[in-house]
Amino acid sequence: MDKDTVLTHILKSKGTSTLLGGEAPVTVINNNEYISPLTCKPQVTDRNVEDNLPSLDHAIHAALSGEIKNVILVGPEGSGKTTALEKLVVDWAKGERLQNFSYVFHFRFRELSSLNGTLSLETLLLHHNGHIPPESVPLVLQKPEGVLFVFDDLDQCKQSLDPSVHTLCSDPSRAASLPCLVASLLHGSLLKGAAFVVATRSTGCVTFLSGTQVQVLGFLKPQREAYINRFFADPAAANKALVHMERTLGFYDICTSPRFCWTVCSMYKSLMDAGEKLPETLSQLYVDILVHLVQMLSQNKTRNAELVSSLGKMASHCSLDQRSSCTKEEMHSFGFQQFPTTVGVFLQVDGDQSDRCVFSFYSQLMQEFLLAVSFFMDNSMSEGVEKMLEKHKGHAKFLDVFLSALSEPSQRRPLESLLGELNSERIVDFKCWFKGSSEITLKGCYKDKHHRCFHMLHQAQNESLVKEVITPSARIGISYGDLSVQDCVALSYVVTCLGEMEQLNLYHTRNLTEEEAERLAPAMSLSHKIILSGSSLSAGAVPHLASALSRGLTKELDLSQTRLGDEKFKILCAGLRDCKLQTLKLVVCSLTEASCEDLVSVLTSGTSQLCVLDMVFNQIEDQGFMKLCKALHSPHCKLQELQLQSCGLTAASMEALSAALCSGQSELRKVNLTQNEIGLSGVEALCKSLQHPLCKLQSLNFFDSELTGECCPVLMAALQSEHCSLSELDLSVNDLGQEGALLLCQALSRPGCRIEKLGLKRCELTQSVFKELGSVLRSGTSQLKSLTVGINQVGDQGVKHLWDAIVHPNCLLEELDVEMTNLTDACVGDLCAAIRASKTLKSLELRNNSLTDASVPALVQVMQDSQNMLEMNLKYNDFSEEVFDLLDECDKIRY
Ligand SMILES: Nc1ncnc2c1ncn2[C@@H]1O[C@H](COP(=O)(O)OP(=O)(O)OP(=O)(O)O)[C@@H](O)[C@H]1O
Repeated sequence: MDKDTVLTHILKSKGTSTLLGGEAPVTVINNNEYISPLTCKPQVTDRNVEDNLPSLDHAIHAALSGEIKNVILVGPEGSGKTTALEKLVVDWAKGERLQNFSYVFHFRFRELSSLNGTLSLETLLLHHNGHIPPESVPLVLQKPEGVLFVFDDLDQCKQSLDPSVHTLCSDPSRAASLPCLVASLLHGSLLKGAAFVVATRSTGCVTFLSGTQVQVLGFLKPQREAYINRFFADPAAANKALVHMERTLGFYDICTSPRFCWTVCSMYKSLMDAGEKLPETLSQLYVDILVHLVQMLSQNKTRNAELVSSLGKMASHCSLDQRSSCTKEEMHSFGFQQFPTTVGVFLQVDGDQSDRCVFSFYSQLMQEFLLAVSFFMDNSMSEGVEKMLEKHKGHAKFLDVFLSALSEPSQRRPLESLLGELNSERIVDFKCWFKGSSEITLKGCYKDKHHRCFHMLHQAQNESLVKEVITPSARIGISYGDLSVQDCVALSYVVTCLGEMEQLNLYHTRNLTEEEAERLAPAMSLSHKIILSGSSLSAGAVPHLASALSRGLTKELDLSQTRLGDEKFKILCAGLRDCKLQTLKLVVCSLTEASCEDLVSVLTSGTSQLCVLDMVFNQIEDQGFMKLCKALHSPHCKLQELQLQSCGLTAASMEALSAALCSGQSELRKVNLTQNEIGLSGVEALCKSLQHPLCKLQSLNFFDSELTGECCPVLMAALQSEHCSLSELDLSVNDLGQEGALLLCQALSRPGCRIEKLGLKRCELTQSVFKELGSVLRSGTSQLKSLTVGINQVGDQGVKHLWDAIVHPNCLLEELDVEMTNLTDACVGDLCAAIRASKTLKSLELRNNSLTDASVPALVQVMQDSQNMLEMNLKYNDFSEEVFDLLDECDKIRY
């Protein structure tokens, strides 16, 4: 085979370039404009993993060097399959690649499909490839390992290539139908050992083929940049086009298509040359394209309208029948008159000029756009918008957003000047439907439906429409985790129009990428609360979150369970210094001492508004916490609440906290030290500060902090101090024992003691302690409103002291937790009497006790009668199913 003949043949063939079809592949190659598209790594499906994706050419060559030399290229329309195959053949013919093949035969099904009847392999090679002299055919047949077949557009083959539907042939001189011939080649009954590269749009027609499947991904941003730089000779124009395309379109999958890139660049160039504005949305781009194409034909309005209406009919037919092409006969039925001059501008025409040529849309998007335009041109009012959308559901992804754009006068105006006015009744019908259905959608909680509505608003580009559609009843911002970049863009548009949003809940976003965060930043800065708990943030996303916060309105940020780590937190802190954030939740963020330095600089910045900091389950340890305490000495630090559960703290850092509390600068009101090994010396240090006149601490939580009865005298002294402002104290899950607890009770009875909320759950308390607590409640000086004394095994007799106290008019108790205190039915009389007598009690926690069915009627009755009681929890008692109906009668009871 003479490679030069092949090369000359390919490079001489002109090929036509059209706005929608793209620049002819041969021109791309001739002009050195070829940019290798990307392919997915076999196991990679996540579009976020863009680094180091292999080039398509490399993947094809690697596969052809393997054991089984069958390569199946699969990619959507315009993704660059044909161009890549043509480049492959050119490279071979130039002697640059694949030199292990002596013969390369390249066929396109678009061209072959008009072949009717039968033919042999020999005829196919000689007459339909044409680059091989007859005397070489035997050589080809003798050495199949040296032969490569390239079959393009497999999806255009009318008949299946499934071997089971053909009688495969093995004789190269025997005539068979084209599909049978190709199936015989692909399945190795003919010319066994030859290599193949086949290309197709969908995987449907290659399921039965074995070989290496290569997915054509097309162009990502770096390839688009290279493409645009080559397209525009002027670097400034290239940069303008690139920035504009990435901002307004880069988030659509269609941008990976080289054909789409060509269309966009050509359109931009034409608009820039004419000094016109570039389109802001996908719909505006298609309006510009349609205007451009219609103007090219220089027809009058009536002819233009007829043409677009015929194209609309064809679009509807292709969408409903799931067909990619139409025959000439069908085209006549849509009202087309001229072939192919007019239609060639819009459609791909394959086959010869005889009646056998077929017509198809270059792109699904254009098909959908024409469908939308023609819907608004139709005066018959035969069907409403809802019905029409229902009919095309699943086949037309952008139809509703195009309709939404075209329903806006400013968006459709350029088209109307060429086609005449669109049907106003249809537009009103659409608007009515859109508003009504959006109202229902936005009251619901299906995030996909919310986003659909936002996309439609985004395309309409009408701020007052956004405000009209998003009424106060809309539940926007709910569970929006795992948004696509497109969704982020539409949401940001909508929120920007609204000016603010109560809450942006992105809970459980699996990987917030840099691009998503960048697109979401406007919505973030306008949200009062951002929830990112359970999410994973890429390193590139954090600076965008930081800058959104620093400009924004956000008062609360929840980053719990994100395992952010010190490095990313450092970046975030840049945005925390000057923002409106008041609450920052960092539960389980894998932060260490290293982050405390950054936090100090935020807290002391003078501009930080942070008053609640939740550091639960981060191992900042004493060293980190001591650093944090330095911030509390600063007059700029506004911190009022510190949650420090399980932060690896010990007594060693409590001195530092105590010093800060006494400094007179600290605004701290609430400190939670749950599950840290505070011990006696830690309590001593803190109790010192509680007695200091400048200490403002009101709530202290020592839950499970390794305290023993030895701490109680120290605590007693603090509580008895006139300066102590503590109103909440939790000592639960510490072995205080009877003696220690009795000392505490003494302190609680002191007139002036401000404790309102006390936690003594699982503190080894005895009946005597309950008796003492009862007298505290009756004392008339105690302010106790909430008492948690569950998981102390005192039984009915012990808790009776509390029931009796509640009956007393001095008792102010509102909440009592006696979970798992061994209560039985015997207590129910006193319990009910207490509820009936109390004017304050609201909530009773009775979980995990031994109450039985016998108690239920009285408990239900007393809860129904009580005005004060709001809640009684009876879970995990000994009830049978028989009383469930009765319990259901009172909705204040949980069981
Ligand atoms: N690698 C490339 N470099 C530059 N331009 C390209 C490249 N690949 C494709 N193009 C442009 O995109 C257009 C469409 O590409 P091509 O025809 O190869 O896609 P395809 O995947 O074969 O599409 P279809 O499935 O619709 O046949 C080409 O005409 C060309 O203008």
